[in-house]
Amino acid sequence: ILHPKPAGLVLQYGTAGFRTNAKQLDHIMFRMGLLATLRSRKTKATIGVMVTASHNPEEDNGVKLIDPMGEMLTATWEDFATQLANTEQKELLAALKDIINKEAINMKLEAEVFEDDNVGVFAASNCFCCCCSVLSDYGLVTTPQLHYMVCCQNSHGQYGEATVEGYCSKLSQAFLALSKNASNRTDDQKHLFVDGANGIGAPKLREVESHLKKQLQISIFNDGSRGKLNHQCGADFVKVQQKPPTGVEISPGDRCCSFDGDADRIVYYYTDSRGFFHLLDGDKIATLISTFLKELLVQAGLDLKIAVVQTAYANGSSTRYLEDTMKVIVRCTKTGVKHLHHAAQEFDIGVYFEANGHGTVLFSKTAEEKVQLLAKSTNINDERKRAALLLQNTVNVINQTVGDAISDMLLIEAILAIKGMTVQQWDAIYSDLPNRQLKVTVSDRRVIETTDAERRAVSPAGLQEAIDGLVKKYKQARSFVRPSGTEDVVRVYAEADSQESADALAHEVSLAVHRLAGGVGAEPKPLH
Ligand SMILES: CC(=O)N[C@H]1[C@@H](OP(=O)(O)O)O[C@H](CO)[C@@H](O)[C@@H]1O
Ligand SMILES: [Mg+2]
Repeated sequence: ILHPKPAGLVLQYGTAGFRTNAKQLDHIMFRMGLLATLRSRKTKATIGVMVTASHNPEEDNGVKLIDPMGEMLTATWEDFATQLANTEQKELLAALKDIINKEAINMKLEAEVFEDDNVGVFAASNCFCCCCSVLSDYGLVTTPQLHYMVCCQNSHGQYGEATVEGYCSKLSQAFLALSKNASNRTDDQKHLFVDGANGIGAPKLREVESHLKKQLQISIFNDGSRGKLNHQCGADFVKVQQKPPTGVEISPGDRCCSFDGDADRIVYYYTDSRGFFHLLDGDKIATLISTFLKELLVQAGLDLKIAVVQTAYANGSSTRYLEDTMKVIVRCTKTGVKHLHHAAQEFDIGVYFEANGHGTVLFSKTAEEKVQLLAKSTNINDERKRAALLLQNTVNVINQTVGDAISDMLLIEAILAIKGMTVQQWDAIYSDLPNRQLKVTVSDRRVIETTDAERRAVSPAGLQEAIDGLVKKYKQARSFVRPSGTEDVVRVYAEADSQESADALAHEVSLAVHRLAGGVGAEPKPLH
C-alpha cells in the first residue's frame, strides 16, 4: 500500500489544517489530496492544497485546503478531514464512500486542484495522478498567493489573473497609484528592511519589488540563502520574544518588518536611540489601517460601517484606543483566522488582525460598488475624488482572501508615505501594555475548555477562579489560558502595567494551569 497510516496515530484538522512533524504527515498528504478532489466535485470549483509549516520549525510541516473563494475550508469539511485522517488503512475506502454519500457528490464530474509546489514532493501528488483530471502546479508560492489564485480562478478572472505575475502586477499597480499621493519622499523614507524568515516570502517579495519602480527600496535579510526556516527569525519569533531577529543589521530608527515562513503574517519594529526595541504588531497595524480608512470614508462622504476584529491576544491598549478614541466597532473572536474572517464579513469594511500579524481587510460587495461608483463620478469636488481614488486603490492593493505579508506591507508602506508618518509616529498612536506569552505542557490539553471568545476557562474546576484571584493582585491586568490548536501546549497570556508584573502574572497563572490542569514535568520556573 502507498502512504500507509501509522496504526493508532490520531491527528486533528486544527486552527490551520494538519500541523506536526513532517515524518508523520505522509498519509495525511495523500488523504488530503483525495479530500481536495471530493471538495472540488462538491463545489464544482477549483480547490487549493497548501503544504507549509508556516511559522513552525523546519522539521514540522502542515497541509490545509483552500475553498473556492480563497477562504479557509468550511467547518463541516474540517470534520471530514479529521475523520479521513484518522481512519485505519483498511477502512479508508469506506470512509471516502461515506463522505461521497453524505455530500451527494457526483464522481463523474471533473476535479480541479491548484497546488503549491511543495505538494509535489509529497504524497498528495501521487493521489492527484489517479483522482484528478485537472491539476495545476504553481511552483513554490506563498500561502496567500495560492489563496489569491484560487479566488481568481473561481471568480473567472474578476478578482485578477490566476498567476503569480497577475498577483504581482495587480498589487504593484495599486501601490504605485497610492504612492503618487505621497509628496517628496527621500530615499531614506522609501527604505524598508525585511526579514524573510528564510521562507518563501523573500524570493516572492523580490518578484514584486521588480514592479515597484524604486518607490519602495527593500533590503531583504534571512532570505533563505543560509539559515534555517523560522529559526531565531520571522514574525512569530519577533512577536513572542519581543526582540529583533538574528541576521538583521539594523540601526536606530530603521523601519523593519518580519514575515513568517509562508508569508501570511507580518510585524513591524524598530530600535530607538537608547537601543530599546519597539514592536508594531497586528494590533498596531489594524489601528493604522482602520484610521486611514475611516478618514478616507469621511473625506469621500461615504457612509459605510467599519469594524475591527481582534482576538483575546489583542493588547488591551489597542482595544481601548479603537473603541474610546477612534470610536470604531471592535469585535473579539476565538483564535484562528477563519473566526476573524467570518466576523469581518458582517460589516461593510471589516479590518481583522491577530496580534501576531495575520490579517487583512474585507470589503462587502456594497462597499466595493459604492467606492467604484464614486471613483468614476465626475461631478464631485477634488477632495472627495481624491479620497474615492485612494479607497479604490486601497481595495486593489489588499488581498481579501487571507492575511498576506506582502500585500499588508505594501498597504502599510503606502499609508505611512501618504500620511508622511514615521514608524515612531505610528508607534506613538498608543502605548502597548507590557505583556507575556508562556506555554505549559499538560497531559491532555483538552481538559481546558473556554468561553467568551476564549477569555474565560470553564474547566477544569477552579482554574478561572484562580486566574481571577491572581489578576486582582496587579494593576491594569488581564490574563487568560487556552489550549493551542497547532501545538501540544496550553498557552498563557498576561498583560499588566509593567513588564515585571506581566511576567510575574504569566508565571503565576502558568503554575495554576500546571497544578489544576494536569501539568507534565517540573513546575514552571519564574522568568526572573
Ligand atoms: C497565540 C497565537 O499567535 N496563536 C496562533 C497559533 O494558533 P494556536 O491555536 O494558538 O496554536 O497559530 C495559528 C495558525 O497560524 C494562528 O492563527 C494563531 O493566532
Ligand atoms: Mg503562516
